[in-house]
Amino acid sequence: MSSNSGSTSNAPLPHQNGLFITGTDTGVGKTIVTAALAAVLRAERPGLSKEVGVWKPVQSGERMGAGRTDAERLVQAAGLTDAPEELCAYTFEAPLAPAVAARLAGVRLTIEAVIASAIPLFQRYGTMLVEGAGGAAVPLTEKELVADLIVKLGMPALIVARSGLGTVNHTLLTIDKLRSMGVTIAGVVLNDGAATATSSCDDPSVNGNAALIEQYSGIPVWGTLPRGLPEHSPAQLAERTRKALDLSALKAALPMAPAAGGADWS
Ligand SMILES: Nc1ncnc2c1ncn2[C@@H]1O[C@H](COP(=O)(O)OP(=O)(O)OP(=O)(O)O)[C@@H](O)[C@H]1O
Ligand SMILES: C[C@H](N)[C@@H](CCCCCC(=O)O)NC(=O)O
Ligand SMILES: [Mg+2]
Repeated sequence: MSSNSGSTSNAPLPHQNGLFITGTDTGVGKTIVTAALAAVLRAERPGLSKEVGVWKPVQSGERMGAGRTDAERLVQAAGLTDAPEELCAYTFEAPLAPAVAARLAGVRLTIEAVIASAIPLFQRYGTMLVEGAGGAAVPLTEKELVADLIVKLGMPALIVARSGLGTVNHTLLTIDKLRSMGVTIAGVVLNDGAATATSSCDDPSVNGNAALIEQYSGIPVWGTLPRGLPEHSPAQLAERTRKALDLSALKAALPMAPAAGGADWS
């Protein structure tokens, strides 16, 4: 899919740029990071706001309609015009791994069907940001993990991780798992606002975790997102993300085609 990954895609999707946002765990902030990156990319190219799309292959834990599913949050926080059902064709209410939530709902998920559900989105957009469910080794179907979907899509991965104590181990293990499967890793984003984050005032590790992850993995840490990010304003979310993260690696991972006026990344 992406020319930036070493993997060979065998997915029946149009060839294009893409980034798969995975994490060290559920609740680490993948949705807010995915929305934030989409908001940044779309703000950089306002004339081509349709160029960057978002896909959540399978979501679990909420019912569509009350604004709490990831697809609904992504639409609002990134300022998308798609219907949430277009962003995610598979929604299961049980707060469980997708494979288990689907089984409970009597649905037999296959990775081929999941990928096929994204064909309209991939035809509509030139660049896709894809948010996984939970961490990379979460069961997606009866046979495959989320990491198998990343491999099939052939996209580079971004790892979202907590900023506090414990994140070095979780992040290095996630990097090892993805590398062992041949996935190219574009970077790591640390998040100080993750649901189970410790207070950064009481946690001296937050000052050194990014450097440790870079030292032991060689993967760039783009920065640390602060807590309190807004999910209701794509413009504010984009501005605060630009201030917090070094987005040069994002731009390298997702080279944008020049706009009609000749403008490329600013
Ligand atoms: N930096 C932040 N600022 C404000 N709220 C945040 C931030 N990071 C995470 N949150 C909140 O923490 C909760 C968990 O984050 P989020 O839903 O993005 O995690 P996730 O990794 O996407 O989880 P899942 O595996 O369910 O997809 C959400 O309520 C989210 O709004
Ligand atoms: C229910 C959660 N919110 C999430 C699935 C997390 C599964 C975690 C399984 C595990 O690691 O043990 N669903 C989702 O991202 O749509
Ligand atoms: Mg999420």
